[in-house]
Formats: sequence, C-alpha cells, structure tokens
Amino acid sequence: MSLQIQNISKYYGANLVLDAVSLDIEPGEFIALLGPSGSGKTTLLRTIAGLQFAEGGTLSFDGEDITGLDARERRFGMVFQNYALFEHMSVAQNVAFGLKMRERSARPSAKDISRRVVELLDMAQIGHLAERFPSQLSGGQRQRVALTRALAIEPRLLLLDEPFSALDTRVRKDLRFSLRSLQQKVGVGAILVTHDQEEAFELADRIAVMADGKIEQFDTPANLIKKPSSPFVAEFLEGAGGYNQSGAGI
Ligand SMILES: Nc1ncnc2c1ncn2[C@@H]1O[C@H](COP(=O)(O)OP(=O)(O)OP(=O)(O)O)[C@@H](O)[C@H]1O
Repeated sequence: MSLQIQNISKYYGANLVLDAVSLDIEPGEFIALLGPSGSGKTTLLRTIAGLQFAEGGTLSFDGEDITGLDARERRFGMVFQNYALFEHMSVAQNVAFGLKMRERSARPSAKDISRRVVELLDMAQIGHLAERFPSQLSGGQRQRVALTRALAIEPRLLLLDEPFSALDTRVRKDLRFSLRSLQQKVGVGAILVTHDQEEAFELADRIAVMADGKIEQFDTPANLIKKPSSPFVAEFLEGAGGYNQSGAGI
C-alpha cells in the first residue's frame, strides 16, 4: 500500500508552511519526518491524516485520489504525543473501540472483536493490563495502548506524531523496539514525526529532512550521513553522524 504526496502546499494566513512537498512512500516502509521546530512536520502529517486540508497538491493511496477524503474515510491509524485514551473505558475496551464503531457491514462479530483484542494486547505485551483503566497506567503503558488501538482497526497506514517524546529514555527505547516489531508484524507502512535524530535513525527505512516547509532530502539514514545534499542537512545531522560512529542504527 503506497502513498504518493504530490506538490502539497499549505498556508496559515499569509505564511506558506508547506511548499510544494512531494514524497513517494513504498508499501510497508517506515518513514521519519525530521527537521527543526516549525519546519512543517506536524502540518504535513495532519494533512496526510485528513485532519486539515492543503490549498494545493494531491494525495493518493494505492492509486486512489484521497485528497478530498476526511480522516475517517482514509482509514489511517494515528498516535499522538497526548493522544487521549477514553478514560472511562478499560484497556481492552479502548482497543476494541475502533472495531465496534465500524459500519455494520464491515464490523466483526463480538466474538471476533474479543479474539482480535486479546491477540493484539498479547502482541504488544500488555495482555495483563486488559482490565485496567487509563488512570491506572504509566505514560509508557498508555502509549502502548494508544499504539495497539491504532493498529486494531487494521489501518492502511500508521501516522505517529512524537508519540514517545514525553517519556523517559529507557521507556522510549522499549517502545521504539515494540513499535518497529509491531509495525513489521502487521505489515503496515508508517510515518513518524520526530525531533529525535536517534529515534529517526533507529526506526526509519528512509528519512525526510524538512526545513522551512520543504523537503531538503529524502533518503536512507546511511545516505543522509554519507551524501548530505546540502550544508543544511550536513549540519543538521551532525549529531546523527556521532550516533552513526557509535555503530548503532545504520
Ligand atoms: N494552527 C496554526 N495556525 C497558524 N500557524 C500555524 C498553525 N499550526 C502551525 N503553524 C505554523 O506553521 C509552521 C509549521 O508548524 P508545524 O507544527 O507543522 O512544525 P513542526 O516542524 O511540526 O514543528 P515542531 O517540531 O515544533 O512541532 C510554524 O511556523 C507554525 O508556527
């Protein structure tokens, strides 16, 4: 399932915040959007999600024009930094929610929903939390539930905006590992917005480096280090170079 982003432009008032952005994302690929604050990463992700609309350009998914579809019709899973869980529902109910809300014709039976929820919770290693309520969970566990809930609807693409940035380093590392393994098991493509270069280099097949609403370079982690396309990219990734030399990530 591939996504084509062609010449997407977006203004906030008179400010051009996405300037003719184009990206082709291959089926099952894990993409990171990396760049300084204000470069347009979140705006691009929200436009892909259908939470806001661009003034110009097109989005297509598997050849279908989705530019005018709303978020629900796109069938993308989303996890945000503060993606609220339903506080009055247990973990299992949160994960089941998207499946229960499906149109009748596409809705699995109650038995199949329960089976799928158990399977997903086990896969995400939170089976033991099924009956807890969100207020009884740690930040890391909540994000694990949010991720599981996003995957439960069998999304065509997974969209993640700084999902782990509020968590401490060790929990982030655990969650990164789980995210990558769940994403691969399920076989869904993913787009991750992050400030964290280490996170981008560890997770992504390809990274889009953004600056001022444009894609400066879209390439594999190894190529970004070896062949930065501009002084901006080289400078921005200096930290990642150090990371690379430590032998991790690439
Ligand atoms: N709702 C809005 N109204 C007006 N301007 C906005 C709005 N949302 C974002 N912007 C502006 O658009 C630009 C891009 O913002 P965006 O949040 O996409 O950047 P970002 O790269 O995700 O930044 P960060 O890493 O800080 O989250 C910024 O200049 C921001 O101030």
